[in-house]
Amino acid sequence: MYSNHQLRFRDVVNDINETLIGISPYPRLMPNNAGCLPYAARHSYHYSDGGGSRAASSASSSRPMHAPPVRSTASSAPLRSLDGTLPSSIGGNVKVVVRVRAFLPREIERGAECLVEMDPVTNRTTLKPPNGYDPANVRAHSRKVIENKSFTFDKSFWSHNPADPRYATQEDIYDCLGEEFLDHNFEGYHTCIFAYGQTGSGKSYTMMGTPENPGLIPRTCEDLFQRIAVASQESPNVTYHVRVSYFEVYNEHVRDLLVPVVPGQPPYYLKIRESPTEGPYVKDLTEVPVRSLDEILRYMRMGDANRTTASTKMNDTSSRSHAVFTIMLKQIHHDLETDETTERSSRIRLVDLAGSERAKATEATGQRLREGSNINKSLTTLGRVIAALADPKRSRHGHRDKVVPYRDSILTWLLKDSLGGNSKTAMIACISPSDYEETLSTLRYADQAKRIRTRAVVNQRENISSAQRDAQIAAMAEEIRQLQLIVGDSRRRFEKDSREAEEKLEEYQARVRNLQELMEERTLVAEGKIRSLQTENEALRMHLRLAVEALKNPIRVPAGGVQNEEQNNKNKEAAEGTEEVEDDGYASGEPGSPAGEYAEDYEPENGAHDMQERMQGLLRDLDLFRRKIGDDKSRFLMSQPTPPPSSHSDSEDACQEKDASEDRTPNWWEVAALDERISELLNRPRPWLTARGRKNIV
Ligand SMILES: Nc1ncnc2c1ncn2[C@@H]1O[C@H](COP(=O)(O)OP(=O)(O)OP(=O)(O)O)[C@@H](O)[C@H]1O
Repeated sequence: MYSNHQLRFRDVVNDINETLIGISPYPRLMPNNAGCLPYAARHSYHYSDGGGSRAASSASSSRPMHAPPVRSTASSAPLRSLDGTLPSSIGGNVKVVVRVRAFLPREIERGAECLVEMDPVTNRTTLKPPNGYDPANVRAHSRKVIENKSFTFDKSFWSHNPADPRYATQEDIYDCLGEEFLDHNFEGYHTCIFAYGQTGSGKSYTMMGTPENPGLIPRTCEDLFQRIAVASQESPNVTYHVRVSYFEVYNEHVRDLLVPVVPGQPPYYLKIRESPTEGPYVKDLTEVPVRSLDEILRYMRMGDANRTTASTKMNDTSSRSHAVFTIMLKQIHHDLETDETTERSSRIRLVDLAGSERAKATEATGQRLREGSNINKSLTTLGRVIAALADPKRSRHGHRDKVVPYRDSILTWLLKDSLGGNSKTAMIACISPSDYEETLSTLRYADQAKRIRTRAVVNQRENISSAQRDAQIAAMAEEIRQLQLIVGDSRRRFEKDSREAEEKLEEYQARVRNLQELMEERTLVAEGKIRSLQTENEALRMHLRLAVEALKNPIRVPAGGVQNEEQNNKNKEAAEGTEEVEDDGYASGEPGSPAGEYAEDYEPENGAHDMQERMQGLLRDLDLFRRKIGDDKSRFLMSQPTPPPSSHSDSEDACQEKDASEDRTPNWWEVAALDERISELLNRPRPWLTARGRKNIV
């Protein structure tokens, strides 16, 4: 009788498993599927850093960029404000670090002297007056500068001499700054790190780096996806969604770096708009969703290749624009018990500014001169914005934003939020070792920036139930319908006044984008639910497997206990074994034999009763599981389009489509099919149940 029960249970569980695997939009998330290997395991390229002999560098400095372990656990924490432990707002100063680079070949050729000293303990940076004659320091000579100038920053990075034990590598910069800022992003704060300095001082090297020595941006991307991989395994209820954009500000115009440049076509410039909630933003900027490190690095390289650079006398690959690489991170926690979601969004802005330059030093003419003057103009405005924000009188007089000239340049307008608003911000001041005037100017700039205070808040939306989310979508859909009518109407009525119609159209488009985002979020929540159900199902399957093993070997299981798998296998071997085993009397249950000892305690009636109870419990679990899926089905039914015709060939097509695109949400009819399948399985005749048991389940 027991073997009958076992078979039926195994059938039920197998059927549910197969159905679940069939509808899963992410088969790689199913148990035992190797598709979700951590990135570190899939990437194998290594790099070296610095110029070789860094005697006293930390042991970790030889770690390749794609090597585990994940450095911080911040991402694996649940969305902590769920239990009310996160502060909603933190005011803090802009973090300022300074980095001095090594001599370039042309500086060595002219016998330049290093004018910078750094104390890594006190983080004090000192600029000494030039001694010998260097054509780069004519002005300092004529001013007869004799005093040292000292400044203290949050960190002073000595990257001048690779042989020096204090040498700060690319990894050191990430560990000291990038990692902390990524922690803030997982906590829900917007962040911004920008590199400032004269042309050729090492900004692009610090932010982007080289293939051998990747900089802050690729390292942030790598750490982000490593953390997501670990956190997704730790807590399947949290779903992560990453988007990326990349643009440059060139000659006071915004250009999308993720849109390929068409040779022979004039460049396409984007407009800036300001929203009351989000602040200034670039209209129609490409924002691509990314799911892996490879993908994000591909977009980063693509944007880099599109960036405007040119050779000048000061730098062979001088950036002629300010580049802004932005990563949007959304974390959605879905609580299966309450069916509520919590969303946390953060923006990671990484800015490589163009360098300030003196026309005389760069010897620029024509287009390069025009670029240089635009670069200097926007950097001067940035300086005025920093000065205004750092001015202690500003907050005392109560007009915080009025006197800040954000709008005087495109760059400062777009960075408004990062400089004086909702963001945790850091500035990396890059300095050349031998240029007195420019280095002094950068250090003064940086010194002022450290007095700026921002007001970062955790960007989180709490407790949105599925019903609320559906209601929001329905309300927005209705609003869009109304807007469509209004836009159509205004088109007719104000045909001549195209400006007004365009604004309405823009508003309508913004709403459509909003709706699309909500839809995407719904997809993410569905993904999270499926993952949780899979985890539940896996536990259930394990439970059943143990029960079945126990049934197979009742003699070895006194009082309904369950043996471990290894022992069960041994029992199985013994049970299937040769007659020699029976001849020993071990299986005969004779008094005095080991089996006989167990057989004396074992009551078949009790065993049957226990097993029946357990089976009833499992069936109740299955019933609960079926009802959960039923709830989801009804929600899908409300919001999904009509199902495809049910002819055989159509469903085959649908299957092929499903195989072709694994990254999608199940359709409602697939969920309905699953529901029916489970009902059918649950309603199968269960002759082994007593009348009382059947009543309990029903
Ligand atoms: N820490 C460093 N170690 C080794 N080389 C460096 C370092 N910093 C900069 N360099 C080298 O200095 C040169 C100029 O650096 P980079 O292009 O990053 O300057 P930049 O500040 O971005 O200049 P621009 O404003 O003109 O774009 C490059 O050849 C770069 O490889």
